[in-house]
Amino acid sequence: MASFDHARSTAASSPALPARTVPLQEALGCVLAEPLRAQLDVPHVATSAMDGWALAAPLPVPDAEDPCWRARSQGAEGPSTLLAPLAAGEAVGVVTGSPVPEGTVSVLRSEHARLDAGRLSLAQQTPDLEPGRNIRPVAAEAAAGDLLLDSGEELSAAGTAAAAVAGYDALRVVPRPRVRLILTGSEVITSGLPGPGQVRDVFGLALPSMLHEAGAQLESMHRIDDDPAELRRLLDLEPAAEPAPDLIITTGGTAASRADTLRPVLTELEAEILVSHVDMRPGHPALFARIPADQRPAEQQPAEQRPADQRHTYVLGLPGNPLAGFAALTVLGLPLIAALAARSQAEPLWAQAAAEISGAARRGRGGVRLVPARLGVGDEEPLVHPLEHAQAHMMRGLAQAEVLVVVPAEGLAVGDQVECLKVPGRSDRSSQPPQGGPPKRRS
Ligand SMILES: Nc1nc2c(c(=O)[nH]1)N[C@H]1C(S)=C(S)[C@@H](COP(=O)(O)OP(=O)(O)OC[C@H]3O[C@@H](n4cnc5c(N)ncnc54)[C@H](O)[C@@H]3O)O[C@H]1N2
Ligand code: MOO
Repeated sequence: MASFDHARSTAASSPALPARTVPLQEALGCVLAEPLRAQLDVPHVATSAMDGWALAAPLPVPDAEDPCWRARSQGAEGPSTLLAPLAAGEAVGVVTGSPVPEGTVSVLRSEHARLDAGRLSLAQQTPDLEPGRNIRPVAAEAAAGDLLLDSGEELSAAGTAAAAVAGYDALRVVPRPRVRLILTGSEVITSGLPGPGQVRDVFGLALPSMLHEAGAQLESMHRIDDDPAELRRLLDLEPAAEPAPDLIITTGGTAASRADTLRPVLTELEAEILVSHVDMRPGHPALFARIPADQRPAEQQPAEQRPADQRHTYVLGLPGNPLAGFAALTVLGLPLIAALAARSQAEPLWAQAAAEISGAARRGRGGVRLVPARLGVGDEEPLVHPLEHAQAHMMRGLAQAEVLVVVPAEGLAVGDQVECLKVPGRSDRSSQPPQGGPPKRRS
């Protein structure tokens, strides 16, 4: 039996996956393995910042108070139109994003211009004659080679968009760990009202989005009976026709009954057990192991394989009891995925107990209790309000919870400071109404 802290730190200290070059759309949420530098000047040509007129120097007219230009009859149809150079005293219509023609001094926005029989003049006083006005200069955002994001940074959605602007089609990143999900249980059904001997599945709906949020990529999901042969077929990675998953997550079958198949199959496969049972409730039968990802000789393995010392597939066994399974995912799965993906580990969240919460010692046991709770506003730290319906086989408390409180064996008194783990798959926005209710609308 591993202590809670040891189990967590074992998962969190797993080595990161080797870097790979992946298409831009797959790089979202990944950690950059090399600096992101602009591959060209951004913008790479000078463009107009307004719909209006690219102006050369105005025509010489006797009355200097009233400059005017010869308007070219054909202007830009859109930002893809390339315009011929401007002659002296000429103006040509442009749109926002148009490359400005050679000879442009500034761009006059359309609402400040007056066009009369091919003659363009000013409709009002305007700053738009100042040289360079309303022109986006070359390299204003970045010169070719400029550092946009450094190695080690996590690529946000906006980050992938910036990489596209900077000319990339693919990026070198620490990839998302590929996860094979195996849901066991002959009693598990996926729709309708369960009869006796049946339960509705809790994991197949929730785990994919939790895993994606945590930084993993779901490779495949399988539902199997409590059948050791089926489980073995999905866990046995040899011979690997395709790249082995980085992580296999199973649900159910972690205990020791006749129907529980995970441990015997892992023993058959000579898996290395890293954590077997964790001193926490719920979730104590959780299991963490690794098996060689590819046992073929190195020369027979696909070219893009990992170095010999990292050829492992990790196995995370989540207990079948619903709250126990999600608790084990939170405690072991999220730190493991962050470590494999080279993401930073979640910052610990501290809060104060708003109520007394009993610990495992009350029942004559050691270890921590994980209690679903909601967060409220406190003087200095958030307050945690424990929820009911929080036994290992239940979902009701977790459905309302923002966090799992890590309750030490001796329990918590009101005001005690305690670590909380964010419930995966929940946004940070609290759904509690602001104090005093929603703001009143002025009539
Ligand atoms: N004699 C003992 N019995 C049990 C022990 C023990 O130490 N000795 N530990 C208990 C604890 S604690 C837990 S947690 C569970 C672990 O169970 P398993 O991981 O082996 O899971 P199963 O037996 O397959 O299922 C347990 C429970 O969960 C339900 N389940 C399974 N999959 C799903 C699913 N996809 N959706 C909804 N519910 C699911 C299943 O029907 C069972 O009710 O073992 C205790 N027993
Ligand atoms: O560990 Mo079990 O998870 O208490 O139900």
